[in-house]
Amino acid sequence: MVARHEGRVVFVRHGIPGELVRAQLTDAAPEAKFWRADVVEVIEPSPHRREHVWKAADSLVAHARGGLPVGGAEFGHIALAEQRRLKAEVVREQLARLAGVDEGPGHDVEVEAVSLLPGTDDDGGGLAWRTRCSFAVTAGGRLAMHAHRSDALVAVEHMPLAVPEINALRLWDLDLHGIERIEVAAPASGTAPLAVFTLGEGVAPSRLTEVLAGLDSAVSASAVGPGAGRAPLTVRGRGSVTEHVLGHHYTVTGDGFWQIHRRAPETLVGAAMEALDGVLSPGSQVADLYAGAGLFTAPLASAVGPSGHVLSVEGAPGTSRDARRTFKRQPEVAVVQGKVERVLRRHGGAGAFDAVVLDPPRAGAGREVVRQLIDIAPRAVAYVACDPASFARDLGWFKGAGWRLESLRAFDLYPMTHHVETVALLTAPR
Ligand SMILES: C[S@@+](CC[C@H](N)C(=O)[O-])C[C@H]1O[C@@H](n2cnc3c(N)ncnc32)[C@H](O)[C@@H]1O
Repeated sequence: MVARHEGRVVFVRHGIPGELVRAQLTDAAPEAKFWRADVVEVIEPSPHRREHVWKAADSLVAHARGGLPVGGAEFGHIALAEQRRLKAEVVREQLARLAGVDEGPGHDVEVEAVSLLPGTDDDGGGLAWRTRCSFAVTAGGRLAMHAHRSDALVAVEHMPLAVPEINALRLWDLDLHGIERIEVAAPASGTAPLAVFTLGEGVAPSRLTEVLAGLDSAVSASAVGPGAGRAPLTVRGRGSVTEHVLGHHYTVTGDGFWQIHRRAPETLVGAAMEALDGVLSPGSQVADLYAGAGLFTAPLASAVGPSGHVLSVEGAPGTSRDARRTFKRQPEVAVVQGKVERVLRRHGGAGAFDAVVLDPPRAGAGREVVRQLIDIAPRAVAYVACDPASFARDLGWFKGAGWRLESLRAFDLYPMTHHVETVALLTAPR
């Protein structure tokens, strides 16, 4: 939320537009262009205010106790329908301001709820959707998470945004001395999770054996860190999980990228493939840029068939290795590890692709990649974005070169947070 104080913009977390609140500055360097603050008291509440879904993330409770709320659920005090309305407003505003979209697709966007199970409309009230969680450990060896933009650690127990399989591990019951971080991946299929433990400086991998004694034996475990090497070392069970999406199977190692919401993979694949329907056909040449473990690569390969070709480009070596494993028996797929902008210089001459799936991180694709795609001139780009501002900026550049925004959908794949995911179809000028 945005407030102004003596002409300076103050970004205020844990408020709701229209409320009168008392806020405490959390980031307020005298010369800074803007400050940050947390709501610590609500004087005139919004009708959309509700009891926070997670006490550890409740700013009012945390500040009353002299502490900070954990990050990751900064919309947990807002009724779910209002969260979605606010996110739609943000998407519309960014598109208007940064891409000049003031009618048609994007302008009339609604943020769609995503159910927890296919074929139902039960969205779990915005809870129980995270299949990936990242935890820290307090100096006292307890499970913790970070406060927003802070080194401060807050001990946590039950994490209501996580799928039940993660909470069932009861990591908060473990003595975690010697461990620095834990990344947990719980496959959406409900099969046993994988936990990756980062060991502290000078801690022997044998310390993990003691920790694992308190963890369900079905759970796989890997170790990283000074005592265990940089690539995860499998200590128990498997070093990867298998994800199933619309008939495709993917291998994902514990530290590899995978979409977080349990139904994000099929939701995004469904929307991107629907957008590209009519553009893809057997024999098409396509690119999956910022491909991760190949979520979109697999359905693209099915659509273009053995006579077509999919270039799947991912920067992170471990995640790209996951993709290479998944597609090793598909000659129509080329998995290339490297920065998109560099790979396109080698593989992306004019007309190189009929269609592209573009799914960059929050910073967006950026000017260089957009310029390269404008030169390559595929018929269509399905742009999957997790940040409406960087997407709108990139869209502005495409539009400046005569491209059109044909469709845009937005999905609530991060309930209880301000994040929103969009899938847009852009087409090149003819
Ligand atoms: C939003 S994720 C999407 C991954 C995948 N499409 C999926 O949905 O599972 C963005 C991915 O881009 C990768 N990445 C970030 N910057 C990159 C760059 N400059 N070149 C190539 N990959 C990059 C990240 O490692 C990450 O896997």
